[in-house]
Amino acid sequence: MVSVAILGAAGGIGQPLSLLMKLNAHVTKLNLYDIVNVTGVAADISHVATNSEVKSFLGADKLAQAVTDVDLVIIPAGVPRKPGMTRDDLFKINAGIVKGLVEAVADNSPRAFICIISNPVNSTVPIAAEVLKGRGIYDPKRLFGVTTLDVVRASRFVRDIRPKIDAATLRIPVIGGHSGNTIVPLLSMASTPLDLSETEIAELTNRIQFGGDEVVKAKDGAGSATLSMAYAGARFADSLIRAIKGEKTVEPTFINLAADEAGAEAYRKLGVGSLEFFAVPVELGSQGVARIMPLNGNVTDGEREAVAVAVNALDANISTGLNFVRHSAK
Ligand SMILES: NC(=O)c1ccc[n+]([C@@H]2O[C@H](COP(=O)([O-])OP(=O)(O)OC[C@H]3O[C@@H](n4cnc5c(N)ncnc54)[C@H](O)[C@@H]3O)[C@@H](O)[C@H]2O)c1
Ligand SMILES: O=C(O)C[C@H](O)C(=O)O
Repeated sequence: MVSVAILGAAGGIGQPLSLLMKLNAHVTKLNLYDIVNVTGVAADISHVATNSEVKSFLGADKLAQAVTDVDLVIIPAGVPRKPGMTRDDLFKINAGIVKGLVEAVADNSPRAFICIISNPVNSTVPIAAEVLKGRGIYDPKRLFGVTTLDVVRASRFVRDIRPKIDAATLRIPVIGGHSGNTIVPLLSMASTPLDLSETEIAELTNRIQFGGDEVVKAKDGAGSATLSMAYAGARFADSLIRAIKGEKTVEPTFINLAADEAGAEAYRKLGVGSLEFFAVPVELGSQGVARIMPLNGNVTDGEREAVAVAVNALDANISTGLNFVRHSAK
């Protein structure tokens, strides 16, 4: 029995993500919330022949109900990029949206696991943390920035140059954050040794870091990744749900490293230093973060340099998020 709320369910990500969560056999209740169009989306999805109950919640006055008695909240609400924009350009609008939604979750389902998709993830996750801290209910083990799309892209892009690789099972840890050079794929630690040349590593790393731009450019003003993101979001949610149910699953995700300081140590030594939030491979368990997975081997000099670049940018992104809540609280 797992109750899930999706906030922003009528959007480009929200609709296919809602459908995929309707197909998840562990989900018993699916609350779909948006400020527009969600009534039709929920009616449509509710006809899919699985056992979960779908309910729609339209408009701000239904938000509290939508997030009452839920185990897991997934947040893809907010504006997407257009060509020429960075994810940080979305902060102005999405920061307030995420803050308001997490406040409602905190007040109505304080123990819910929260998965943030809304960009810029590097700042919206710190916003969520600060809101939860303000309510005195922050548990770093239960808040996740969804960076699974970077992991999905890494596997798929490797297959583009190594056609014998199975993209569905190849796992490449992607650490850091979720924008440009804060995304650090550890190609040297792929689940299958890849034997890549220096040029291939440089090209793949760049493609994984800027994969989002490929979609923004191709959509030409109509938004950013939605379908691959729904797939990635559903994959992360499924891993978390299976973990809640007692299985051990592993996913890289952007978390507060305080969730497992002992496990974070290896990453701190790698150059992450005292940074509060960072994407790391996490073993998920019934209480959320069970442990941060160790580095599986020695990182290369190039990967270490990429971490240093990511840490600088992340430091600023994290402060922007934390300060947004601290200043708006005054
Ligand atoms: N984490 C990732 O890897 C990743 C990947 C792709 C997109 N994104 C981000 O996800 C977000 C959504 O993208 P999209 O393509 O689905 O956008 P979209 O515009 O298609 O959908 C967003 C939805 O959010 C809703 N919304 C806006 N304000 C709301 C509020 N206060 N409460 C509830 N719902 C609200 C809108 O009505 C809309 O239905 C963007 O910020 C985008 O950058 C993140
Ligand atoms: O690129 C974007 O703005 C959306 C998302 O973060 C992505 O990586 O596709």
